[in-house]
Amino acid sequence: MAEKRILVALDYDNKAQAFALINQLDPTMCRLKIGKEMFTLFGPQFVKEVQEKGFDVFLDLKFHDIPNTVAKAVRAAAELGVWMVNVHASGGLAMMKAAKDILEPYGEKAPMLIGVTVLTSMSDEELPLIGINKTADEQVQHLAALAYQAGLDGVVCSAQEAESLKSTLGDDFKLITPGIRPIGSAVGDQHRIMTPEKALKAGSDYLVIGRPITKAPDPLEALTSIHYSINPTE
Ligand SMILES: O=c1ccn([C@@H]2O[C@H](COP(=O)(O)O)[C@@H](O)[C@H]2O)c(=O)[nH]1
Repeated sequence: MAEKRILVALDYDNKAQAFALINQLDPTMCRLKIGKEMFTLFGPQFVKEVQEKGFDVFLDLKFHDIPNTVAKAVRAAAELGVWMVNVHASGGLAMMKAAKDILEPYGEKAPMLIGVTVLTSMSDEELPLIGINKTADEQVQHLAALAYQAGLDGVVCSAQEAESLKSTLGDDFKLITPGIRPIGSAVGDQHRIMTPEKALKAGSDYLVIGRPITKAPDPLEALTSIHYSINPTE
């Protein structure tokens, strides 16, 4: 079985709906992402329940605070046994280093620590409104280099920046890309998008996919079809 590249974003407001999907999924085909909505509603207990079903969990809480606070939140995520956790790279070098350092005692069992660069919902036009006079691509390159310097395992970016990031930061630095839209799916609030096949070719390591799966008439069919489109030989 090939590496599990698909991270399904569980953005539901109730557990029953989430488990209706989870119970149909095979943990050898995908990993699951728990974000702010479900974590705020159902807390660490929900993370444990998902892990008990055999799934690796990406805890997508995008911590952004002073170094001491973020580091302790990252440690709490490690105690939960999640596979991946993230912090905002714009929180700065000291914050990211503190998050990295606190994971040292966990050794091989530490979650992957990922920096969020520029949200995939943001376009070049929106950045000046928050005081950033760069293109999204330039800002992603800047924040990814900072995350790399802090010793993080990779970044969240859009697949549109993947090719250049792989060439500057190398293959081992993981690229986690939301904003994945199979042909024909609704774009919604995302701006920097790409299809699953093109994203992998561009250098994405993991594809975060929510609504194209969870809002599909048949979510399992939607996931399976994306899976085989990127793993044609299975
Ligand atoms: O830059 C980012 C960072 C995180 N996300 C999250 O990914 C999923 C995407 O869901 P879709 O329904 O496929 O748009 C969602 O949970 C976001 O919170 C992101 O989109 N962009």
